Amino acid sequence: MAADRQQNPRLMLSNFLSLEQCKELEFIHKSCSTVGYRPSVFSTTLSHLIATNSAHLIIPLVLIREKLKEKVEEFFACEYELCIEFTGLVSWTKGSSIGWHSDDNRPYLKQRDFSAVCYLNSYGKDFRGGLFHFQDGEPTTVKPSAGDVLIYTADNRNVHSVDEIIDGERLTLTLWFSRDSSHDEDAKLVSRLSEISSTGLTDVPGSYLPLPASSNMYWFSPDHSSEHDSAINICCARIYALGFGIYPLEDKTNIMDVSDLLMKPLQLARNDELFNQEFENVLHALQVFSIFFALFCFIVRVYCKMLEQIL
Ligand SMILES: O=C(O)CCC(=O)C(=O)O
Ligand SMILES: [Fe+2]
Repeated sequence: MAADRQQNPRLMLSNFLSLEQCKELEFIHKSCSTVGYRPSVFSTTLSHLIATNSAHLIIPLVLIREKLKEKVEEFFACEYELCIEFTGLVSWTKGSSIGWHSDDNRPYLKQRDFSAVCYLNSYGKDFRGGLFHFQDGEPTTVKPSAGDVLIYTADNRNVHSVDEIIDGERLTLTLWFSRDSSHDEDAKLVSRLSEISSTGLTDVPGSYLPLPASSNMYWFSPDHSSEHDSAINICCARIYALGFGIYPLEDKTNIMDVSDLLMKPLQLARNDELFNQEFENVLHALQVFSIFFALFCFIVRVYCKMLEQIL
């Protein structure tokens, strides 16, 4: 679909990402996300991955970003190369929504020229609500479907909104592109990565383990976590949702408070059985368990396919 290019420059592409790519990005988000820029929204930015010692998880995003940038440059017939201003995995949970806006609608967002939203899961299957609407022009409504991407200019020719999520979790990969190279996200990421490698941290035993984000990367700081448990506690919530209990190494009888959980070594338990494996912190535990669950689901899928062929 290519809408009126002058009045409402936008493009919808089906199956831009494979379902495997969507799943891989979902896994990264589930194991690393932190509280996002609005209540009930969780995000995984590339700087967050670097700050939490999980820069290796940027790799699957590299090719996807390049392919998207090429599409945007081609569709908008850009004479000069664009830069990527922001990349984020964003999930919207029950109650979140966004009213009519354009993506450059604040003075500090004026560098944004183009937006791309890749849908990583599907309306009706993974969540209810969360339809995307354009205020003018066609299409008026977009039903998110895993693998599809929506590309549009960030200015007021593409004012849009997202309906409230009624149920489930709506997951996207969102990118903004700029003509202004001083807003190049990659330049900032590369300098952050080189700072880390020049400090020699990578030689310290255990330095490859994921770290929790610093307090100022959270919507609510750990100091205020008791008032906002659900906001700060996304990693713990995901571990509980997988059916595990969390126990500090130092005192196994006490459930730690949230700021301790983010920083201190711990063990996991299931059905009153405490596992020997020790984790550096809750983010480390979540990443390891997410990998196991992803592998387990993969093996079950392969096994079911084999059974289908035999029977
Ligand atoms: O997720 C979407 O469909 C659009 C999100 C959006 O409008 C935004 O983040 O500015
Ligand atoms: Fe938007």
